[in-house]
Amino acid sequence: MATTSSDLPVVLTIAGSDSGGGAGIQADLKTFQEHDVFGTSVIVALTAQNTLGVHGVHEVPADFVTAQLDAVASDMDVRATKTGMLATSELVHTVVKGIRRHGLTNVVVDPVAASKHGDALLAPEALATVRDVLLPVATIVTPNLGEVALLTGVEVTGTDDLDKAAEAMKALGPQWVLIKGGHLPDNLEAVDLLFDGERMIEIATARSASTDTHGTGCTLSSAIAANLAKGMDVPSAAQVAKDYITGAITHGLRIGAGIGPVDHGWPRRPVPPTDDAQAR
Ligand SMILES: Nc1ncnc2c1ncn2[C@@H]1O[C@H](COP(=O)(O)OP(=O)(O)OP(=O)(O)O)[C@@H](O)[C@H]1O
Ligand SMILES: Cc1ncc(COP(=O)(O)O)c(N)n1
Repeated sequence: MATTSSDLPVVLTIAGSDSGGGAGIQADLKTFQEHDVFGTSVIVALTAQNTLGVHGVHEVPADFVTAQLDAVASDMDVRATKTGMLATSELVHTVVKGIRRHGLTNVVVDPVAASKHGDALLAPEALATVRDVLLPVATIVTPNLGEVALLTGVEVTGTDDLDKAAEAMKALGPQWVLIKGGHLPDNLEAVDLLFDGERMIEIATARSASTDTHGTGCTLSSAIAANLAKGMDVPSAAQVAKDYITGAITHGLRIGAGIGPVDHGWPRRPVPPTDDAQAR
C-alpha cells in the first residue's frame, strides 16, 4: 500500500545514469531537488559518460529494473513519473508493465534515442516498442526533432513544420505532445509546440548562445514531471518548465572540455554576464 506522511510530492525517474552528472538520472534528481519535490529513481542502464561523449553502456537486468520499480511504487505515493533512456525493447516492455501494474499517473515520456554526440542510447529495434507500447501510456511525450523523425518519419526543417510533427506524434497515442525545437536553425528563439489534439500552444523563449546544453531534454522533462506532481495542469507545467530550462542553459557551468552541463541550481545563483559574453 503506497503511503506518504509528508506534503512533499514524490516523483520518480526511470532512466539511465550519466556518470558525468549532466544528463540522465543525475540531471533528473537535481531538477527534482530544485523543484522541491522528493526524487526517487529506477536505474535502467549505467553509462560511462562525460561532456565528450558516451564511452560505455551497461544495461540493468530486467528483473532488477522491476525490483527497483516495485520497491518504490509499492511504498510511496508517486505523483508523477518521468522516463528517459530505456536502452532496449525488453526494458521498455518491463517499464510499461510496471507503470500499468502500479497505475502510475502523470507519466512524462522523453523518448531518448541518442546523446548530443550521436551515441546510441536506444537499440534501433526498440523504437517500435517505444512507439507502440510506451507512447500510449504517456500523459505527455517530449521528442526532439531527431526523435520525431525516427518515430513518425516527419522531417522538421523550420518552425512551420512543427504542427505537422505534433499531429503525427499525437496519432501515436499520448495525451499531450511537446515538440522541442531546440535543434532548429533559428538563432533568435527556441520554439517548442504543445498539442493535445485540439490546442496548439507555442512556447518560445530567447535562444541562448551558450554551448552548455548537455542534459537539456532530461532536465525539461523532469521539470514538467515535478510541476505535474505539484498539481499544475499540463500547459502550466510545460510553460514553467520551459522557463527553468532556459535559465539553466543561459547560466551554463563550463564544466568539462565538451558539451557542458546546464546549471540545475541557477535559481540560487546570481544572474550571469550577458549571453554573448557566455558563448565560448
Ligand atoms: N540554445 C538554446 N537556448 C534556449 N533554449 C534552448 C536552446 N537549445 C535548446 N533549448 C530548449 O531546451 C529544451 C530541450 O530541447 P532540445 O531540443 O535541446 O532537447 P533534446 O535534444 O532532447 O535534449 P537532450 O539532447 O538533452 O536529450 C527545449 O525547450 C528547447 O527549446
Ligand atoms: C543517461 C543519458 N540519458 C540521456 C541523455 C541525453 O542527453 P544529451 O542529449 O544532452 O546528451 C544522455 N546523454 N545520457
